[in-house]
Amino acid sequence: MNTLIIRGVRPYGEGDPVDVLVRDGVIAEIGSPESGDAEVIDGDGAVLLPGFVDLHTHLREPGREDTETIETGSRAAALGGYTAVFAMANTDPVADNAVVVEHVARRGREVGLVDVHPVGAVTVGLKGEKLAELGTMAKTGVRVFSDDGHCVHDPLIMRRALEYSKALDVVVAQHAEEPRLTVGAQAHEGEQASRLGLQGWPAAAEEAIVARDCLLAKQVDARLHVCHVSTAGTADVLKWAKARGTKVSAEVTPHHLLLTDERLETYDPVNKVNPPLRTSTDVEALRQALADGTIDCVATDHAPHAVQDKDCEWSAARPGMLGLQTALSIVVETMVETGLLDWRGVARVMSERPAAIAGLPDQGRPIEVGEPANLVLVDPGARWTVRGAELASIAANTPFEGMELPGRVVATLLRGRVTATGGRIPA
Ligand SMILES: NC(=O)N[C@@H](CC(=O)O)C(=O)O
Ligand SMILES: [Zn+2]
Ligand SMILES: [Zn+2]
Repeated sequence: MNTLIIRGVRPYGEGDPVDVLVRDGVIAEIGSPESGDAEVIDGDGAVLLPGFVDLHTHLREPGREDTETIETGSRAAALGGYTAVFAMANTDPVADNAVVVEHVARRGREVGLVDVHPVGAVTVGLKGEKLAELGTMAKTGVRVFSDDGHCVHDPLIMRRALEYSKALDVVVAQHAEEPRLTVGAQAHEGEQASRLGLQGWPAAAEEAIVARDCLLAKQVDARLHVCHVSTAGTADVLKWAKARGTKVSAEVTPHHLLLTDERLETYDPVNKVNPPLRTSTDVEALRQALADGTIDCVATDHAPHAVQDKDCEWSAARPGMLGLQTALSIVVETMVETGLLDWRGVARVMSERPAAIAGLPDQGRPIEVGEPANLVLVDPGARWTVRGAELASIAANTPFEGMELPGRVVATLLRGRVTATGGRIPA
């Protein structure tokens, strides 16, 4: 029998510190259990939360193992407090068939640091032309389908995908970007883009697709998930759609909760991302929408890129930024320290809601006796300085380089096994 005791932690940051006994991967006792010969983790008053679940991670394997592998991405995830991640399908080859998704799942299990759930592509080769074999992939256990990186822009194909997803009891996650409105787009369409001479990416290109997809999802009574919401207008559309009973959920990234297009001043492509960084009005609306549940959860859109794809002129650089190891701290900075969320709220947006959206039965569970010990310990008082080179990812493209951020992951447990502690992966 494998037992472990976490001493002096505060579940959801509430009440006096308690000890938590974990036996065989399950929470066995909460209070002041006998430790016996159990392995001890000193909680030191840390906040205890359910392990985080990321609905939107790019692990780059297969195809771009020079920037991230399932192993290095899993390490970053564990260090960031995650116990489950969804690996996006825009790999090379694309995860649009059972062979690729099964490879990703198997490799994730071999590494064993975080539950790696492959996302299946909606269309063959992410081309938006022909539906992929959703049923075959669903049979292997795929729960989420997405062409992320590309929008499923053809309304008929999107409608068919939603119909199939309903029959298969899976969810389609849409990268909402009307392609005709974003030809050559480089930055949020607005004053800053004009000043810098960058082609604009209008808010309406996102909002129009979200509105359309909400209408389609309502019509066919399917679930829809909206990736990386970036505008105040999208939050309005979601509020309207939810009020009329649409089964829609949505995520926001940490970077869209903190950064604005003012960062583009330097033309440093580390700030280039899709959808682009928007305005402070959008940032404020996204924070409010996350706090009031209009936006369900935080997802990282962790997007590693090689130096040569980032340290180049703006228009040639690839969009995307790292996120797994900084997500919690950005949420603490933007949502907890501003009083918009308490720790229960953090558990909701980083663990419970994403687990429910993806239909994971053993993640995002309450911290109670008999529940699986997928847990994260957070030191709310700690501050640390982000250094891309020190992150576990192979790539180092963090926009938070040099920033001092609040909140640190002290330890992560996956089914009672320590997958990260003190900023390290146990040997
Ligand atoms: N977010 C990004 O800017 N890039 C993502 C694709 C995506 O999420 O659309 C990537 O794969 O690099
Ligand atoms: Zn995307
Ligand atoms: Zn993405």
